Amino acid sequence: MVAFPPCKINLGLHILYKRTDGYHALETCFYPVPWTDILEVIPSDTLAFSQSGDAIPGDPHDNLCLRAYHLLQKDFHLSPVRIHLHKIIPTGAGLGGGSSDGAYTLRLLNDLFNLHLTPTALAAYAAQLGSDCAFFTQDAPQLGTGRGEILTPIDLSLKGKFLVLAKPPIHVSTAEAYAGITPAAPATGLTQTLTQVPLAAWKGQLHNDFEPSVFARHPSIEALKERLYRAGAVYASMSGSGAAVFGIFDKGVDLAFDAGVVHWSGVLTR
Ligand SMILES: C[C@@](CO)(OP(=O)(O)O)[C@H](O)COP(=O)(O)OP(=O)(O)OC[C@H]1O[C@@H](n2ccc(N)nc2=O)[C@H](O)[C@@H]1O
Ligand SMILES: Nc1ncnc2c1ncn2[C@@H]1O[C@H](COP(=O)(O)OP(=O)(O)O)[C@@H](O)[C@H]1O
Repeated sequence: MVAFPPCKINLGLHILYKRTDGYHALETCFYPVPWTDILEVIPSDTLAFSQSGDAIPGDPHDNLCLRAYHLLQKDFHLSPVRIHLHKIIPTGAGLGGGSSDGAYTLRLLNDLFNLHLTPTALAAYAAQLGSDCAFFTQDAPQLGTGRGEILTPIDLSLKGKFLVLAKPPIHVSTAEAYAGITPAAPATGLTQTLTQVPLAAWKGQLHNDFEPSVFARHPSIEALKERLYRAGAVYASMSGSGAAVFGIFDKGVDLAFDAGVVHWSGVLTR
C-alpha cells in the first residue's frame, strides 16, 4: 500500500500557558498542504524500514514510521511489514512532516490489517506519537487545542488560493522554540479571527506566537516572510515553530529564492 503524507501550515498559533506536564496549551488551525512524502507499507517476513530522498536527522530506529508500527503491534500483534519512506518534506521546518509520516503509517496499517480503527481511535494512537500527529489522521483543516491533539473541524477554505512555502537552511528545534515563549491568552480567540475576519484582513490580526523569539534569533526567517509580502502575499506567516514561512496569494507568482531555500508552491484544491 502506498500513501502520500502531506505537510501542514499553522494558520495562527497561540501558546496559552504551560501545563503541569511540561507541554504548552495552545490553539492553532492546522491546514493540510499537498507537499508530500511518499510512504509504502507492504507485508514482509521481517520488519524492515528503509528510506530515500532527503536525509532525516536522528536514529532510523526512532523514525516515527517505525514508532507507529510498534504502537499498533503492541495492541494488535501485527505481522511484520516492510516500510519504505521517500522523504521530500523538509524536516525541522514547522511543517509536521515527520508527524504526518507517523500518522499515515497508522492509517496504512489500519487498512492493511483491517483493524477497523475509527478516525477517533487513530487520532488517539497518533497523539501518543506527537502533539501534531493526530491532525494527520484527518483530511480537513482542524482547530487544534490542548497540546495540539484535540481536534475540532473548522469551516475554512483557501481553495483556489496560491500558496508559496519556503524553508531557509535553518533548523529550529521545536523544544527550543517553546522554551523561548512567554505564554499569554490572546485578545481575540483564534476561531473568532479565522471565521469572522476576512483573509484580506488577517495581516496584523492572525499571529504565530513563535515568531518574535524565532525571528530575534533568526532574522533571515523574518526577512523571508517580508519578501513574500513584497511579492504580493495577502497573508504571510512562519509555520509552527519554524523555520518554514508561507504566503497566501490571490494569483500565481513565480518567485526565485536564494540557494539553500527549499520551496514549494501551488494552487490549493481544498
Ligand atoms: C510546534 C508545533 C505546532 O503545530 O508544530 P511544529 O512546529 O513542530 O511543526 C507542534 O506543537 C509540535 O508538535 P510535535 O512536533 O508533535 O511536538 P512533540 O513531539 O509532541 O513535542 C516536542 C517538544 O515540544 C514541546 N511541546 C510540544 C507541543 C506542545 N503543545 N507543547 C510543548 O511544549 C515539548 O518540549 C516537547 O517535548
Ligand atoms: N519520518 C520522519 N520524517 C521527518 N522527521 C522525522 C521522521 N521520523 C522522526 N523524525 C524526527 O522528527 C523531527 C522533526 O520532525 P518534523 O515533524 O519533520 O518537524 P517539524 O514538525 O518541525 O516540521 C526530525 O528532526 C527527526 O529527528
